Amino acid sequence: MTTELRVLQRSGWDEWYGKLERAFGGAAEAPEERELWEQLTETERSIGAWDDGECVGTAGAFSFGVTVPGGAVVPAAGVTMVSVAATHRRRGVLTSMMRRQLDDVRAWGESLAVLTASEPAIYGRFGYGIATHQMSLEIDSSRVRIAQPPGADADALRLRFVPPEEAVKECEAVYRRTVGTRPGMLERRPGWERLPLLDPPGERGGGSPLQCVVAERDGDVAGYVRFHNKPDWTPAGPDGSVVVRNIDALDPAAYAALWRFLCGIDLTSRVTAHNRPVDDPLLQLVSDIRRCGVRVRDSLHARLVDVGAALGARTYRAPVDVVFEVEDAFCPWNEGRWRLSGDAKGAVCERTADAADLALSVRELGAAYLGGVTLSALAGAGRVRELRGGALAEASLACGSDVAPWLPHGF
Ligand SMILES: CC(=O)SCCNC(=O)CCNC(=O)[C@H](O)C(C)(C)COP(=O)(O)OP(=O)(O)OC[C@H]1O[C@@H](n2cnc3c(N)ncnc32)[C@H](O)[C@@H]1OP(=O)(O)O
Repeated sequence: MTTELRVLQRSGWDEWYGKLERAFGGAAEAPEERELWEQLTETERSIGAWDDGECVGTAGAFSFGVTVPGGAVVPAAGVTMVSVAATHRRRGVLTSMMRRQLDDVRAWGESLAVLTASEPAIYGRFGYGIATHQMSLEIDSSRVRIAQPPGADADALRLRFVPPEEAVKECEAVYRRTVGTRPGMLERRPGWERLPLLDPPGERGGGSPLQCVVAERDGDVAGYVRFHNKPDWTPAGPDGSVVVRNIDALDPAAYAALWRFLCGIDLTSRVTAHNRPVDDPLLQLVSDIRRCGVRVRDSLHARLVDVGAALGARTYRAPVDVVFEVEDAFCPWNEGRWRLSGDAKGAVCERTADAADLALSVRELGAAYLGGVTLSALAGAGRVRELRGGALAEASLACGSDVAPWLPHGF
């Protein structure tokens, strides 16, 4: 079978997206959701695979800015909308699209590609490593208490319901201020502020329309939460749930106040949140972590498209000077030895003929890139080999991040 890869034309979006929807089960999305994705699709960065006039494969790449350790926002391709028709699966169509896409990303001058995978087993073969994790919580709010941070003046905060669309500017301002504080966060380009407001009735799972509460101090928004309230009644009484969509705050007092609010909503006894950082300060505020139903799963997968540029774009929390021997069969321009020298102020990563200190594949570099997975942990699984004594501890310490990297929303 031969398929032809072509750049997507705006006029072909509907058909292309329809094929993607079919590969994901065939249920049509709500019109407002479809309309937003159409607006956000960068057609010139999207491709279709065509077999004799029929679109049988789709893949896109958003223009993202991703926060890296040190706080810089690095241009990255946000790989998305990947699908292959069930009639054409396992014949190499995805592989051909990944080949083309990584060549394109390189040509666009972006050193990093990121994605969230429908299934985590798919993308390792193309050099992606799991770089961030997300925590989900199911809090028994009838038993768990949320502490007030010492010294916090709860009376200085005013919590207020606001229609989500009315508060979007203030909430985005809070989001923007948090972007640089945590690796993995995405700078939201114009249009993307609509994503967290999407609220198709079919996706509320029986819950209320989206609700928004802001926490204000001296009239300024210091935090917000968007959530659904899902009532339930049992013979023993009310047993509703609160489903958190987003929560963000600029200081511990506002953050704790918002969680206290969520856990105290009348007629509910559960608060669930599907996507929180694994080091969420909430874990330090709860009275009983065992009743918080904590689970962790993979989130952002990262691929260094240009090893030298990507490793040189972040900083390192301790001085480091190591030579990596990098294996990268899918993007052979990365293969070979790279010397990384840097510290908390900056770094350079250049080709070298010096002896290697650590041997690993580009997939491990992707996993460690945002500082959430240590090189030592990867070495423990045999995925990083130490060739010079001490190099592993040095590089592992330097590459880590004090704040767990986290992707705040899917794409
Ligand atoms: C970033 C995103 O958008 S994630 C969304 C991905 N899309 C989906 O999950 C939609 C439903 N699934 C699909 O559309 C397709 O099955 C795809 C895109 C996952 C795979 O497309 P295919 O054209 O079948 O993949 P292709 O034939 O190129 O397979 C390449 C290799 O990956 C493997 N592979 C493909 N899909 C999977 C999978 N889901 N799990 C594990 N391995 C997989 C193949 O076995 C093959 O391995 P090999 O090289 O050892 O033989």
